[in-house]
Amino acid sequence: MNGLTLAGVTAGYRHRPVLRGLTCGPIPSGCVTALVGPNAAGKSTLLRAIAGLVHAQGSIRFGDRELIGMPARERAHHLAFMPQALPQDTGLSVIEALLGAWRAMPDGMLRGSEAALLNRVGEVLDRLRLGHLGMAPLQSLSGGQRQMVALAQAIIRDPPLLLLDEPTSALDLRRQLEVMGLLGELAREGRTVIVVLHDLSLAARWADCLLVMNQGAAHSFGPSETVLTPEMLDEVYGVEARIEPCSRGGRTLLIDGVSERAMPG
Ligand SMILES: Nc1ncnc2c1ncn2[C@@H]1O[C@H](COP(=O)(O)OP(=O)(O)OP(=O)(O)O)[C@@H](O)[C@H]1O
Repeated sequence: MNGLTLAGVTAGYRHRPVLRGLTCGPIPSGCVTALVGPNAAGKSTLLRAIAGLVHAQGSIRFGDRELIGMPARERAHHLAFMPQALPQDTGLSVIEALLGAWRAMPDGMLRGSEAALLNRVGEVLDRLRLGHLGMAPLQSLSGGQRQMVALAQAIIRDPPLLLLDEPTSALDLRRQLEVMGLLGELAREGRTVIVVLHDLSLAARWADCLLVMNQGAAHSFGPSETVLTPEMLDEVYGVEARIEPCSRGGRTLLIDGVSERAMPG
């Protein structure tokens, strides 16, 4: 079982503890888990802690392996992390940026011929409907197109654990649906997919599980139907909302307004 289990995880930055003994899981493989919560709740910090980009204590187990203390080279076999920041303006083409993402990985992962590698790049570009942009310089792309390239960079190595920080924030409506559909497919193929989302309607419609974070801790975790409730939205976000069925199954969120609850600044 390739689920992810977090036990007593603390992490943060110099002089600023963010995660305070966070415990959650197992976050199952084969599912899309949306990581949600207010600004500064610690969502990105949690993904960075799992990815080994900030120092963490406690236990982060993926399957039967402990990730804390695992050398970066070995950890790269297990996971890929897509940060919020979009790929920098460089003269690289989209194809070169994808090859670069692959080549930045530890030597042991550079298996296969150049032709096989280019084949894999083509496969990922097609899966993301980016084939027509392969030769385009990154700097000529729109924000949404660049976000799609960042997603392609994350999935190209096909690791079993995908950590994606707001991968739909710059995308148009159709692209958002396509990306969430793709994440669902990647999960059904056996991967563990954890995706930070601010759009709770998208989370309600597409995520199998929700992990709600608040002030550096796990507020709630479980199937989206049980976790996404008007009570949680009031308590964590300070909004009054209703959750309604949507036309093709799943549920969507209707926000009525801010609630009377006083929220921390
Ligand atoms: N590099 C950093 N150095 C110092 N503090 C940081 C750094 N990155 C984030 N923080 C702080 O850590 C806390 C949690 O930030 P984080 O980015 O994890 O929250 P988040 O839930 O992802 O927020 P958002 O929804 O706004 O993206 C915030 O108080 C933030 O100011």
